[in-house]
Amino acid sequence: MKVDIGNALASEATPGVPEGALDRLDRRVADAHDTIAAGRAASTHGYESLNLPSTVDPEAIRAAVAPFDDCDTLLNVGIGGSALGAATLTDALADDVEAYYLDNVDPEWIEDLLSEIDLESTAVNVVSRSGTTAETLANFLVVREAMDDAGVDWTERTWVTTGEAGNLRNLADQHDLPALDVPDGVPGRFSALSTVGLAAAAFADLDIEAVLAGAGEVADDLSGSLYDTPAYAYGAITYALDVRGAGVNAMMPYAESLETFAEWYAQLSAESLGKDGLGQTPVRALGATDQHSQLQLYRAGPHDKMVTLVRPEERADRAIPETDLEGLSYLGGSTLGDLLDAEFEATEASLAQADLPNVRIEIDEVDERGLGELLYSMEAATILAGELYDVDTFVQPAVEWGKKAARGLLGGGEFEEADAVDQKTELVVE
Ligand SMILES: O=P(O)(O)OC[C@H]1O[C@](O)(CO)[C@@H](O)[C@@H]1O
Repeated sequence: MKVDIGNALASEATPGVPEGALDRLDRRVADAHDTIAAGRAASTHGYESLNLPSTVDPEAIRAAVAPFDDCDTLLNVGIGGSALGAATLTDALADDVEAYYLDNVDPEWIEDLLSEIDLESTAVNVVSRSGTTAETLANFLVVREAMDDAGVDWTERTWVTTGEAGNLRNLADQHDLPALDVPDGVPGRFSALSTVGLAAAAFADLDIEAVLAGAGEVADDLSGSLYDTPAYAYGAITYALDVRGAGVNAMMPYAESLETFAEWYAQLSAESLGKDGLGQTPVRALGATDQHSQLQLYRAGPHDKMVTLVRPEERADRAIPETDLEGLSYLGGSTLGDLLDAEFEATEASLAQADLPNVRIEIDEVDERGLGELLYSMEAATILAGELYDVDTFVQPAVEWGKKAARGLLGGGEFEEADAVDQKTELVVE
């Protein structure tokens, strides 16, 4: 993977980072790297995430999913980091299985899905570190009932991925279900390269060893300088741009297969860095599609943002047939990949010409090794940024208020947060 931060320099962009400031920031990167390295060595909570390439046991993951070899459909019942890492991998690379991610509790969506799939050939992975996430447990209960109604023995179709104790661990013990351990010290948003993300990938026959190898190469190359470590260059430049006013980061991969990656990155960044009034707002975008949607704002709107352009250097391609369509004959004889690459470079130049800071990330190709490299690099970048912001990267206390309010509204206990719901100021227009 390589990162080009040239279009984020003060000579090119507003806001931009002066080269002298980047050199001074590199000294802070060196200190942050020492902290990260010490955290990894001590397997400290959160930093342990960066040890996954060498601590994960791919064989244990394959053994857990082996009993479901006769299934061609996966229902991954989990939310947030218990869904997005796995979805990034299977949405990008799965060919001969259908993997669905039940990471919402929209009844119409769930009903439609359960009525469409063949539960006889469906495996269920229930994923929750805590075992208490309402959406996940509610969806599991609905899926289990649907299997019962279909005459399918759910205990023959289900494995769980969970923490040491809790509802899912008890369920696995009670029904002798295959159970994978969510690794200690790895917050959900950092768990893509663990059992949490790799079990679904293994079910989909992806080469999880190659994913880990790509991640491991980045792990081995983490150094004390942003000029030697693409992941740190990205973490440092996003921080430096944010503190100079680029409070939004549009993650814009130019590959349909990386659309879910942008969603995964949004949780990773927002839940890790959104603390103490700090943190960049991640926007999920997609090239070339959003050139016809959000690019107008990126180029001509307020300079309160940066754009991250991601692409594989190699991709399968398809020729565009010759045409005499008015004004479009130039497309004939070219390829869709040529067009996509031209639009990537044109968008990058368009933003640079408008002095809008942008960063280019390129991976060799969207395969297991490339995704392992990209996922690990973004995790390392986020952890570095957390050191530079001086926030507690690995907790997410702000999400708990809403959980308590919702639970109180459903009669799950007495929570003052639920009382606050009734105090809403209304100005209804109908
Ligand atoms: O794996 P669990 O415990 O169900 O949590 C799911 C997600 O919910 C959060 O805890 C936020 O509520 C995320 O950090 C996490 O990825």
